[in-house]
Amino acid sequence: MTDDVVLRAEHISVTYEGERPTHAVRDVGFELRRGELLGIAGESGCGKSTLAYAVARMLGPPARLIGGRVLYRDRTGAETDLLALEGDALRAFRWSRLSVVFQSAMNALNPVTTVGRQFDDIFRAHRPRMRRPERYERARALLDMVGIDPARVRAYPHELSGGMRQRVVIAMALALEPEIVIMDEPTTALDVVVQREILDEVQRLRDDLGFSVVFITHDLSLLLEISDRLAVMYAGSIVEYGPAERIAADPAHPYTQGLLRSFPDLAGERRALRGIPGSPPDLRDALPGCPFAARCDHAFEPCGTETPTLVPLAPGLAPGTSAACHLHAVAGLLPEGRQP
Ligand SMILES: Nc1ncnc2c1ncn2[C@@H]1O[C@H](COP(=O)(O)OP(=O)(O)OP(=O)(O)O)[C@@H](O)[C@H]1O
Repeated sequence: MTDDVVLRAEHISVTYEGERPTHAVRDVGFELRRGELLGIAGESGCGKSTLAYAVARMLGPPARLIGGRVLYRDRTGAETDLLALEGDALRAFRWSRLSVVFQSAMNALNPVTTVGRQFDDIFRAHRPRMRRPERYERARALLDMVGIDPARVRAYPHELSGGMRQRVVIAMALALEPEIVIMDEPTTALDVVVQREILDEVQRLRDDLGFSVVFITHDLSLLLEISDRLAVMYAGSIVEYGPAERIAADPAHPYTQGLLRSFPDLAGERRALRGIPGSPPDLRDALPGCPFAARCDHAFEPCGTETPTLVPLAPGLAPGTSAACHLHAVAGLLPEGRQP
């Protein structure tokens, strides 16, 4: 793992058990660098949340982690395998080093206790030496940091708007200054203006505090705007991975190309929205070949039978980008500078 990587997931596979098991995440790997925002995009049901929960060690039955490793690297270079952590060590890791903000987190605040009390619970559990006045001051400072009047420390969740509650949840996730924050559709339930305000806040906090973010949403245009790098998932696998700017300008995988055509232009240019015809495959089935082949305009002979692996694109085409597509496997064999 290079110096700037804080988290590295390798070969993660997750299955939801049942009469016909769902293979929701299929041999996925990614790296998260210090201070970066890594976006994970893909249609509903492609395995984004399952991947995030696997990395955060938050899966429960019927989900089963079939295999893989998740390595965390601290500032001294020491590595920890998250999948080997248990009990107190795992709980401590989850708040202090890595925290998670869910889509519905704002509804998970305890309705019968004040916001301040809920911060207090975090500090009492994880910072037992902190005294009461210090805990109180820290809760006020955290509220202030996410743009909420510190006096609201005495408020009950129902006295706050949805946007404010989501800000409280983000402040809680940052309470112990984690190095990694996983955000799963953190603003989807909010109206667009509030969404924008909160995203700006997250960007600012990341710049100030230096944490890394894994940001999950089906909203690709949003991700292209806020991500440093992007992983595009399809049917449980990452099909394209690289710098967000590069993917926006020159998507390599036909699925990414289709997704981009499904959204309005970022610059606001109006153009016809064209979705991708067909629907994703059933993840309960074995998927021989490329899982996108049936919907792909470019499918050719190997796509129906050989599963493409995520490989770096040919040198000179797109530095730092990988794609799982036979078109590019062919391109990789071409002399430098030649397009497929
Ligand atoms: N508790 C569960 N039991 C069985 N199957 C599940 C369960 N949760 C999710 N799945 C299945 O796992 C697959 C991946 O779901 P997941 O929620 O990870 O996708 P997602 O990309 O995050 O979608 P969304 O944006 O809708 O949350 C889907 O086929 C889904 O139906």
